[in-house]
Amino acid sequence: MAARTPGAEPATPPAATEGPVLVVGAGLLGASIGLGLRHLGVEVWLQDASPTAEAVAEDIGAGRSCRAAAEDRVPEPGLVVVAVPPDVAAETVARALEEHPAAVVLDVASVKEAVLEGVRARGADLTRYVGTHPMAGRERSGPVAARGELFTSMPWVVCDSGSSSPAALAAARHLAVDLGATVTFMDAREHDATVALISHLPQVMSSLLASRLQETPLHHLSLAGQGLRDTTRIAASDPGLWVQILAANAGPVVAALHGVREDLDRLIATLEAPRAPGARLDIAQLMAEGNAGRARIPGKHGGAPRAFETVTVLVGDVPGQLARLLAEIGEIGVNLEDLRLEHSPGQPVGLAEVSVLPHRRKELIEALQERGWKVVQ
Ligand SMILES: NC(=O)C1=CN([C@@H]2O[C@H](COP(=O)(O)OP(=O)(O)OC[C@H]3O[C@@H](n4cnc5c(N)ncnc54)[C@H](O)[C@@H]3O)[C@@H](O)[C@H]2O)C=CC1
Ligand SMILES: O=C(O)C(=O)Cc1ccc(O)cc1
Repeated sequence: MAARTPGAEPATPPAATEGPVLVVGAGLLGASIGLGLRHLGVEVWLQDASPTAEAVAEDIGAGRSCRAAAEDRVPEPGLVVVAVPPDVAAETVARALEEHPAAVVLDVASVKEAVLEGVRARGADLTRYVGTHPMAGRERSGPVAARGELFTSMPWVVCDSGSSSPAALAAARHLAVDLGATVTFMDAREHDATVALISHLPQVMSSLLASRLQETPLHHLSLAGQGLRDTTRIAASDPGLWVQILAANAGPVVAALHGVREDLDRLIATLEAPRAPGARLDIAQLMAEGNAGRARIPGKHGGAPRAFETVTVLVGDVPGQLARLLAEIGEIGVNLEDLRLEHSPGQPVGLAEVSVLPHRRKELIEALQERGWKVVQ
């Protein structure tokens, strides 16, 4: 049974993770893990280099601040989760392994080989260490942005140190599953090569694209549609974190960037002579290659790619309208697979684009129209 804080809500359902859990680094990731575990009734303690982050994380309910409880005796944790920035992750893991000789120590840093090598270089006990990486995050940092549901249905990579004990690996798996994530086992090298392409390259491309907008007059930017917003969302990410991630995974990221450079060179050469024989075919080919890559991205919950169809509904800019639309879709009994909002500032209406299984689309349109919604065909 998980140890529970007296007076906590009954666990729903019981967690496999046993408390007390010590979370070191009470920012976005650490406080989100704390919130998720507290929701399951697990006892969580928080430690952060920043007294403010630690206090805010406690205030939002992510656990108890070790600083504030200095008078009490902070209990010895069975599990330590290190959620600090990548460049201090190895030293923090090594210190936790030393300070808590009976605890399993996990980290959640976005890069895995550099952390593992740093822990190894410090001569720490690798049997009790497991590197992990929840593939879930936000473009904002700090405990204020934390969400207990951040990991629900998201992948969580678990990397055996090469010497991790079965008990340590089980603790990593239990934490991820308790927080609603789906576990994938991978070694650190394969992890880093994978995230270079599926996480680090998107970040770089988004930042490079958004940086092109710096000199653009505002009245030009006001014409931007959802495409620009979609492709630049993660350009709002924390530069401090990304300097560390990119520097720690430079080799695999450079390999991915060389691939992009080849395609860019090819596109530039083609567009410099757009009427040359074969030029249009080459442009179409590049676009088709993009279509093929995108179609390979798995659908919700990591399942096989699945084609959804969209229904676009006009939503008045009145409080409660969107909530009413979602509630009515629920009443109609059609499962909402995805939701996207397009809203132009100053406009009295927005567009809600809901994704549904193709065979339910017609039924949903008819039911919404019957209820008075304007569906954009
Ligand atoms: N931001 C994201 O979307 C994701 C981040 N990660 C990883 O999670 C880790 C934490 O990232 P975030 O929570 O986003 O950052 P954050 O900036 O929100 O939180 C990091 C916290 O660690 C604290 N800290 C820094 N050095 C410390 C030390 N030596 N000892 C104790 N506390 C220390 C900071 O004061 C801060 O509160 C990073 O390693 C990152 O790579 C993993 C998945 C997603
Ligand atoms: O916001 C998104 O889409 C992300 O991909 C966030 C993210 C950032 C860093 C990670 O190591 C993992 C996930």
